[in-house]
Amino acid sequence: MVINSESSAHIGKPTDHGPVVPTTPLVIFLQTVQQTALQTFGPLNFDPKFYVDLSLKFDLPTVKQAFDHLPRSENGSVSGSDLKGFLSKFMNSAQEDLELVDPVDFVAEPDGFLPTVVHQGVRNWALEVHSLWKNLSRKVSNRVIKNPELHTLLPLKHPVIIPGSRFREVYYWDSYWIIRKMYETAKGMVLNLIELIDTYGYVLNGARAYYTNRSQPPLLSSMVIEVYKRTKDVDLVKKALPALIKEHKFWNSGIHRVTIEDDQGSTHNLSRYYAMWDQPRPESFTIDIETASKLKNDCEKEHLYREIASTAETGWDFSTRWMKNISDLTTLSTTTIVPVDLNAYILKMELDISFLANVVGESSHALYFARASESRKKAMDIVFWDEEKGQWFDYWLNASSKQKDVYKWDASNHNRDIFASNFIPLWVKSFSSDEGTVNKVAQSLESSGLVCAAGIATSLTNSSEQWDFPNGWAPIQHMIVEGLVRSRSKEARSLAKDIAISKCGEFGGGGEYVPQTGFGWSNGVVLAFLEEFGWAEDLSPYCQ
Ligand SMILES: OC[C@H]1O[C@H](O[C@H]2O[C@H](CO)[C@@H](O)[C@H](O)[C@H]2O)[C@H](O)[C@@H](O)[C@@H]1O
Repeated sequence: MVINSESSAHIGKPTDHGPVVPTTPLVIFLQTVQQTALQTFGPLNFDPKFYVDLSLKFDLPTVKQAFDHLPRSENGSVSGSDLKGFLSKFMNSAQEDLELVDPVDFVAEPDGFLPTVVHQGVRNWALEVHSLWKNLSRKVSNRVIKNPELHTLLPLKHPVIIPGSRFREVYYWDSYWIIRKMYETAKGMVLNLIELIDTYGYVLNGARAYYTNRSQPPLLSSMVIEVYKRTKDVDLVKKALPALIKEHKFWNSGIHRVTIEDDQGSTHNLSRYYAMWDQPRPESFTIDIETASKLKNDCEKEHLYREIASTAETGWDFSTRWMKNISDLTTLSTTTIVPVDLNAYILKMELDISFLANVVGESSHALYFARASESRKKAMDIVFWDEEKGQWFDYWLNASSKQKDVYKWDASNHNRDIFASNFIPLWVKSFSSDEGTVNKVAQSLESSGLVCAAGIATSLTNSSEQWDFPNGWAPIQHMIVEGLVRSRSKEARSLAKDIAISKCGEFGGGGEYVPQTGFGWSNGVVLAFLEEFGWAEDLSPYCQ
């Protein structure tokens, strides 16, 4: 449910009147436990998410009463032993909400696994990576299904693959890379995401009660296409289509839609990230309060909290890409940016919906979305593309160029900094089928400084933010490589191979990164490179 909804936001001003999706009483209570825990245990090794992932052993009023009656010192703090006693008596650990389960379609060495690879080191390493799917496979426990009100974990019906580590639940865009294996499991994950759209109107950032106020990069249509191509499951397409159309509407209406007028007076609709939240993120409550503490008033804080949550929606939390002043996180301005990658994903969604509608004979939908994709491609050419640089640049919305709800386009609003996202449109056929564009973009990528020993870097800025990763391995590089390799350009294909091999070799083949973290993204990306493009044998120098 959306309250306080407005059709447009106050761009760039430190006021905030955008929509807010209310959270649950359980999340609010767990935030209080999180704050108390920080006060009691101190900041060393403190993970705020741990506390909002706990579940209750009794109903909320009972647990809350016990918490409120804990002895407190004058400054309100609780002793370590009292808090530990409370947690063990009234809370279950986060791990207990999910059970380890063998994926139904997991086989230790699938038939035809890397058929052309003879090098034993490569095979061993690839099998080790493949085996990680088993460690990351979970099903929601019956306790959550029976008493969902005691858990922040959402009761998804089908087994899931989780990213791993502190990310114990399913995530939207991580699932895209995960899903490119084991198609029975993949179908279940797609059905879970469809159910989220049926319930909330969009796919949530992740399957937790505290993620209901935002989405993540929209890749569900790509997942449906991947599963359909392998299984020819028309029933799945029939279920997915209405959900995808609903999701398309979510990204193309209200706060997510932006209209830009070009030099010729034509208007173009594009999309932006915009979370429906103006408070600290529950999973990072104490951190966000600290970040906002230097701001003057509640109005400015609410504005920052919305920008923080909107940045989480981008999947790139956090990066200088979204900051006005790259050394100050409080200058995050994600809602005033029209992002290249988001619009490339939605363009791909439009092409996918058109294809899927044809599969089930819905020709009017097929035509509508084919036309929508043409309009978006044109909008991206006009708003983002820089012919001289051979890149697509994010576009900053400038409040002074806004009349009614339309922004006048101006080249000076391009963010000309180099990010991996500037090359993401290559992933979409509308761009990768044009050899001239591919050659230009491939050259631009090669000389951009982003291509490193361990693959494509996320940005060139060495900030302390997670997504400014200047040493290679942007998770999204898979899409860029895929775009290059699927093009007709020989040079682009050869660049793609160099990037993939060095990336897998330095990070994966070295045996370090992937097996140590078991992180879903790495598995999916690495195996996709190995299997789809037939490059695994080239990893042999790294796998002695
Ligand atoms: O805990 C803070 C944030 O964590 C998530 O973001 C990061 O992990 C996700 C799971 O792998 C990944 O999808 C995202 O790109 C990462 O930046 C979460 O998505 C955020 O909403 C959350 O605030």
